[in-house]
This record gives sequence, structure tokens and C-alpha cells, in this order.
Amino acid sequence: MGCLQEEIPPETLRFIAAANDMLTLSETVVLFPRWSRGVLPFWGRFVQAWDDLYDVARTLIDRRICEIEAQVSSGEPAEGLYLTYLLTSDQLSRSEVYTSVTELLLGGVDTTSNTLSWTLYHLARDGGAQERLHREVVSVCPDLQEPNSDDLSRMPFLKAVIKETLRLYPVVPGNGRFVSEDEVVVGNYWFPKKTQFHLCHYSLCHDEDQFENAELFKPERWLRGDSSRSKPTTGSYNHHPYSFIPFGVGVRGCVGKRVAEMEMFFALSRLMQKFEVQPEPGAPVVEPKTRTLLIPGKPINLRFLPRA
Ligand code: HEM
Repeated sequence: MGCLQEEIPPETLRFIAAANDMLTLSETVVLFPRWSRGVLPFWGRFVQAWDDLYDVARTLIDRRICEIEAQVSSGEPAEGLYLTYLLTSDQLSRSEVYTSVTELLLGGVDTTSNTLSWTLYHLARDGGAQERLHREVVSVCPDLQEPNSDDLSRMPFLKAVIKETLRLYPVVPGNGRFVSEDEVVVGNYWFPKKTQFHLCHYSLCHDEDQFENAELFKPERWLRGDSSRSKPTTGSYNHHPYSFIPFGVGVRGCVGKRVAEMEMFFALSRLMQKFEVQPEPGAPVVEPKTRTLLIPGKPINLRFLPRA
């Protein structure tokens, strides 16, 4: 979408602004009943934000449709990736493709970017962890060699750093499930049919019973057999499997999980190859806040010093 160009395209900026408006207003609109839609002004802005998101996605897709049509009319097969597949397989209607791509773009904007911001925030303040990560990356990919997925699978500390960031700041801080058909017993509690459950990732991930020194950034807690783990038999590696599910689980789990992981592993390893990251002088402590997603409460400002 051109975010890495010198000048970010206006449509992309419109998408980012609309995502911000929509996520900010979501917290308010869920509190108000349907009848208030014609009366309260923020509903208009909320709907406008969704319209903008949809519109930008539709413009991108329509552009791709023109390219595909040009390919086909010149006798070439329509070649491309996921979007081309969606458009040419006839399994979804055009409006379903628009909606699906709007959701995917939305899912991809704030999730990985906020997680990477927090990762860099901590690495900039923890020289030991940054040095360890840098050593791992350059030992697997020397001479600025671009990492591929095989290389990434040989970087356990890189994965541990991202996991630890998602534990401290699960960007999707909660997950809902509406259990409509069955009564459920959880622990010793009985819940009737039609109960709305809410799982708070944030509280689970910060639970001292599950993660020792839960408030500390300790990527090594995710490494099996690491000597720096303080409690080898009961450390956080042995936490309850459902106390850390930042991408959710099951059929409605995050569809972007693998894409997100690869994108973050790749971006972080490239950054580590090229830069040392430091906090800006006098940088404040940054606490998280919720804006539907969990995001930094203040801007995270960093210095990127080129590595020799
Ligand atoms: C750090 C990155 C990300 C995290 C932590 C994350 C987390 C989540 C979580 C917790 C859910 C709800 C899962 C559930 O209810 O069990 C979800 C759903 C979803 N995510 Fe992600 N996500 C991330 C990145 C992405 C990316 C990059 C995309 C798109 C490429 C994406 C697309 C989606 C979509 C479309 C859903 C809805 C799935 C459905 O309802 O069936 N996510 N994500």
C-alpha cells in the first residue's frame, strides 16, 4: 500500500485514518442502543470510517481487476496471488471479495505494527536482549543476506522476542465467544445457554501464577532449556496452554496468524541486521492503552543507528 515510499499515497493515509477513527469509536458505539443511531453524532463518523475503509479496499481491488482483464484480453493467463485467486475462482461474489479484503487489510494494519513498535521499545531498553538477537540473526544470515523462512526457523530467540512482546502487550486484548446452544460448566460455575463469554488475554498473560516476573520483558522464558530460566521445572514455559493465545484458537482463530508472524520475523531480523536501536534521549516510560486494540499510550520514539 506504499507505506515504505517517501510519500505515502493519499488513499493509504485515508485507510489508516479511517482505521483509527473506527477503532477509537468502536469502544463508544457498543455502549449505545440501536435507536440512538439517528440522534447521536458519533454514529455518523463511525459509519463514515467503515465506508472509507471499504472504499479504499474497493479501489485497490478494482485496479487489480483492470490488470487481470488486460492480461486475459491479451491472451495471457491471469497470474497473481491471493486476491487474483479470489477474483478468478468464482467462489465469492464481487461484494464478498470487497468485504473480505477490507477485513484482511484492517486486520493487517494495526496488529503487526503495534507489536513491532513494542518489540523495538523493549529491545532499545534491553541492550543484552538486543545484542543476543543481533548475534543470532547475523550468525544465521551473515553479510546482510535476506532471511528466508528456513533461516527464520533457525532463529529461536527472534521468535521468543515476538512471543514475549505479544505476552506483555496482546494487541487484541480480549476475545469473545457466544455459547448459544449448550449450558456450560467452567470450574465449578454453571452458565446457562446464550451466555456471552469474554476471555481477557491481557490478564491471563500478566498472571504471576502463569508467568513468573510477569511484568518483566524476558524473551528467554520461551526458550526450552535456557539456563537463564529461573525455575526450570515450573517456569513460564509450563504455563497453561490457554493462558497465552494471542491469536485466539479454533475455526475463528486469527486467519492472518502465519502472515503476521512471518512479516514480524522478517521485518525484525532485517532491522537487526542493519541498525542498533536506542531510545531517544530522555524517552518516557510508555504504558499501553486500549483503543479497541491494545496500543502504546504515547508515541514510541527511537533512534536507529546504522551498524558498521
Ligand atoms: C500480531 C498480529 C495479530 C494478532 C495478535 C492477531 C490476533 C487476532 C485475534 C485474537 C483474533 C480473534 C481470534 C478468535 O476469536 O479466536 C483475530 C482474528 C482475525 N485476524 Fe488477526 N491478529 C494479528 C494479525 C492479523 C493479520 C496480519 C491479519 C490479516 C492479514 C489478520 C486478520 C484477522 C481476521 C480476518 C480475523 C477474523 C477471523 C474470523 O473471525 O474468522 N490478523 N486476530
